[in-house]
Amino acid sequence: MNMKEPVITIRNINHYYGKGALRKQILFNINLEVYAGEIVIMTGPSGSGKTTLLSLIGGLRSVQEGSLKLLGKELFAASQSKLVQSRRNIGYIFQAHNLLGFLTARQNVQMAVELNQRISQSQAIKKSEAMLGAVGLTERVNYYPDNLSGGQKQRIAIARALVNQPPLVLADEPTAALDKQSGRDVVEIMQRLAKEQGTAILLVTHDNRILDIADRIVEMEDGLLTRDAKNLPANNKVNFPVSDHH
Ligand SMILES: Nc1ncnc2c1ncn2[C@@H]1O[C@H](COP(=O)(O)OP(=O)(O)OP(=O)(O)O)[C@@H](O)[C@H]1O
Repeated sequence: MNMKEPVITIRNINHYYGKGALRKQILFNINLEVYAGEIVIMTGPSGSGKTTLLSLIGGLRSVQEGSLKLLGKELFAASQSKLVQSRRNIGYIFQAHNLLGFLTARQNVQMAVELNQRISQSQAIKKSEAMLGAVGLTERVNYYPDNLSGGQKQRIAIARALVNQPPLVLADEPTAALDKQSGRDVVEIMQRLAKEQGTAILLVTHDNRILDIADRIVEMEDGLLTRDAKNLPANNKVNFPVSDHH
């Protein structure tokens, strides 16, 4: 990949749900670029189309109109196997951590390593434990998710998403289920690891307490991207309007 080439390049994306008379346009002429190492936060009211856009970028849904390139590879009209391939470049973090309850913290992370890489089991274990260490869970590697707090579970999810050093992480409301302090810890860990690994992060959130970790903030409204702006440091920031209706 050309270093200057964005991780995500979106041109004139439209998207529709439903068929015939029920067909409804959800996304309107979306254009967006996200570069390596950049943290982009997407905000906007409920139903404005954020999750739909995230699922297109994640290769979880087919692109209907327009161009969407991930690492220079076109996803429009891509085959299912191309989409699956493309997903290997992405770490996913969801609102609910989606950990497997019958696996320990280490096994949850290890599974992601073994699905993605041909390495020996002992190396996979080492790698998983190192990653759990990086999110502050060295003492908890052998715990089951049920015995951990919400913030700790979300930190395992971060370790799992980042353990293969993907060029892109997609996060959908990662702090929604967390209290203020755990939410803060979780995004700061994401921010630190992203900067260390050069990972781009696209994070959808309603949580206006975490906006400051973004390099850029984009806003979605009624299926349109209505704002795409550099996030200024706190001391010369104009008040950014954030919808809190969810
Ligand atoms: N599978 C689907 N079939 C039909 N309509 C859908 C489908 N998924 C979402 N929609 C509709 O598309 C619109 C956009 O939904 P989307 O989930 O992308 O919004 P969102 O901004 O992520 O909302 P939220 O913040 O509540 O998660 C909504 O009006 C929703 O009802």
